[in-house]
Amino acid sequence: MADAVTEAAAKLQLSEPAGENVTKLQLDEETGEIVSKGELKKRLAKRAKKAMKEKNKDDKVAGTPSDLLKAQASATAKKPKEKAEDTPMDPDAMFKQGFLNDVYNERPVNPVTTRFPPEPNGFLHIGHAKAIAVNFGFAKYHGGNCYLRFDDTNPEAEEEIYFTAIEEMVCWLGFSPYKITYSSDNFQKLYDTAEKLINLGKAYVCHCGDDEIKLQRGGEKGSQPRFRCTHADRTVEENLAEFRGMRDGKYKPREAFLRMKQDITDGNPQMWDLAAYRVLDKPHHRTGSDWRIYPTYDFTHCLCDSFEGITHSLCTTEFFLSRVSYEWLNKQVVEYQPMQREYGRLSMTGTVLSKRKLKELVDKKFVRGWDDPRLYTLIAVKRRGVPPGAILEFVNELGVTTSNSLIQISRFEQTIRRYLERTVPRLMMVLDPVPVVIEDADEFDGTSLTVPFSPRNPAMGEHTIKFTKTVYIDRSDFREVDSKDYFRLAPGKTVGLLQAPFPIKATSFTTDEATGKVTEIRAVFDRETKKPKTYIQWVAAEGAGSRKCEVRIYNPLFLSENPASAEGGYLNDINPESEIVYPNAMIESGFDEVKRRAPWPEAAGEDGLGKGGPESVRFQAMRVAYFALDSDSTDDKIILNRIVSLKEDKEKN
Ligand SMILES: Nc1ncnc2c1ncn2[C@@H]1O[C@H](COP(=O)(O)OP(=O)(O)OP(=O)(O)O)[C@@H](O)[C@H]1O
Ligand SMILES: NC(=O)CC[C@H](N)C(=O)O
Repeated sequence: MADAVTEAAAKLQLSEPAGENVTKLQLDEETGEIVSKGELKKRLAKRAKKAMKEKNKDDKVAGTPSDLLKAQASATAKKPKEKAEDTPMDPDAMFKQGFLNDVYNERPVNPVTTRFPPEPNGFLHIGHAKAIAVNFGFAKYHGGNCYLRFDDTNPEAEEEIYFTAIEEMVCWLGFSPYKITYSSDNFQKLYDTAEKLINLGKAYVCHCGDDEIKLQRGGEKGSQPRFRCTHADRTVEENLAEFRGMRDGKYKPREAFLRMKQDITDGNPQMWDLAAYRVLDKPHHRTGSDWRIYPTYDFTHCLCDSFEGITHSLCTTEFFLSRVSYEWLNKQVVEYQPMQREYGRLSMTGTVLSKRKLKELVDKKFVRGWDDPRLYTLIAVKRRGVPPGAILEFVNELGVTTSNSLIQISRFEQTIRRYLERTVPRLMMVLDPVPVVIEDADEFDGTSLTVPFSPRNPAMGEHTIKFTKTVYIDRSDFREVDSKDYFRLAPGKTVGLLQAPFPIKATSFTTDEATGKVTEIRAVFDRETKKPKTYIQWVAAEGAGSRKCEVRIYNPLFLSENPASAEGGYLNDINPESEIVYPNAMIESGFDEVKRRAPWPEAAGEDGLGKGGPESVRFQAMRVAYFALDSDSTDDKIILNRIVSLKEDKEKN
């Protein structure tokens, strides 16, 4: 954990303490420690037997509190370093080239009108973020509009709570629906269109059961010749009467359904006289018991696309074969012809996204709820603190093609990490605090230190923290017995405290008799050592504005990359360390300002000061990880979620 030192923390010179020597902190990639440049140089030289070229800066250690402040100021004023990853990729890249550009060029109309058509039968997941980015983004890029259309034609599966949750996620990702519509708004129009299809001799009421239909479609493995049932021979009048009978309650579910008369001999199963309407004995959440019959997806979607003037109907590749029936039906009954094109789905390995599995995890209390930060529903990803902009960047980076993307969680986290590195402030926090009494620090007790929120981005501003004679460091940064290869605090050993006037040297420590754990460390300033090998973070005493907090460290929920096929099933694959709670962590006083100034960063879906939820209070805890405030927090209790570690999965102890 404490060794979860990151590239980020090292690159960022917020870690620069007042003195000159500490302006040269670097990440030792091999050990994960933040060490001085000199130390790193030595280590690299030793390891690689090569001298490293490094520029030596020779600042002086500030001796008094006021020198300290000056040194802080000059450190803040330093020119920020340019790094390749500072530059985000063009957010419109996915529309400018490749598949989506080709789709536009097939129909280069103005205005572009798209739709995002979720069925309100569950919470959206990370895959849907791609669908949102594609549909809303495509319209936005071309100066057009995107509908949020609830595809609510199956009252058996749909529930009210999902409508609000879905709309919230679209807005959180920074998009504004042109209009919010419901397929059910068109129930009458769809019904009339079905009668029109019957009148054209292109639909018939059928009473066959599943087995009969299977036989008609070629039987097992399609080995038999395909054929139509006798119901297909009904006259238009008969069909109209039967269809109205279906509508008026003559039939129970499964006793009759309206089939489109397509081409049973076609090679495409989507043309084998698909169902258009079925009887369902369930009131609809919007139309109540007005209807006993409901249109199918195959009947509804293409027609609603036409009614809404959709120019590009973008959906995932499993609908590729449906394109034929989509075009067939529209051609029979409507004037305006929308165009369907299909892109690859986005899926994640190492997790489960199916509603049934997620429900089981929630019901059996393996997780805190549908928004548990270990899940990949969008409400969960949001609660964890992942910024909406990072999700869009992720989709954009992957690009859009006709291939499905199966992505590892670590790849997603890499994008989040890069995004956070350039957009959130830095603070000091310790997960498992141990007090260090610096015996000769009286003159500095209560001194204010001005610290930049980001050494690379002065626009983030700065804040003030207090230095106190007793500071808290992380338990893992102290060893009772020193060793040569250990570079943090130990009896007789010196370590740098980020931002502090001098390094400290441990002189003694006490332990708890019952547990054997260290209860207090005593130390003195080491005014001689100008260049300590390593710097660690610390937090001032509570009276100086530091706060206690609960920290929840999240690791993957599953042990394997493919939990669904794990031995004994996915519930058997749960990682016992997927959530580690530190109940007594401490955070520096700068947290209050970070909270007040949230959202970090300001983004379309969280625009305006204070408009984001608790999860928009994001920061990097130096040498620890990136964190966000959890929705369980109260005014009195700070609860923080780890969004991502500072480095990819290389935490060491
Ligand atoms: N994994 C995914 N990647 C990209 N787009 C997706 C993904 N899952 C669904 N979509 C798209 O999102 C839109 C709304 O999806 P809807 O909720 O109806 O989908 P679904 O396929 O039922 O999702 P689920 O994965 O929950 O079963 C559709 O256009 C669908 O193609
Ligand atoms: N054409 C589409 O995008 C499909 C949307 C539809 N709600 C579904 O079942 O996934």
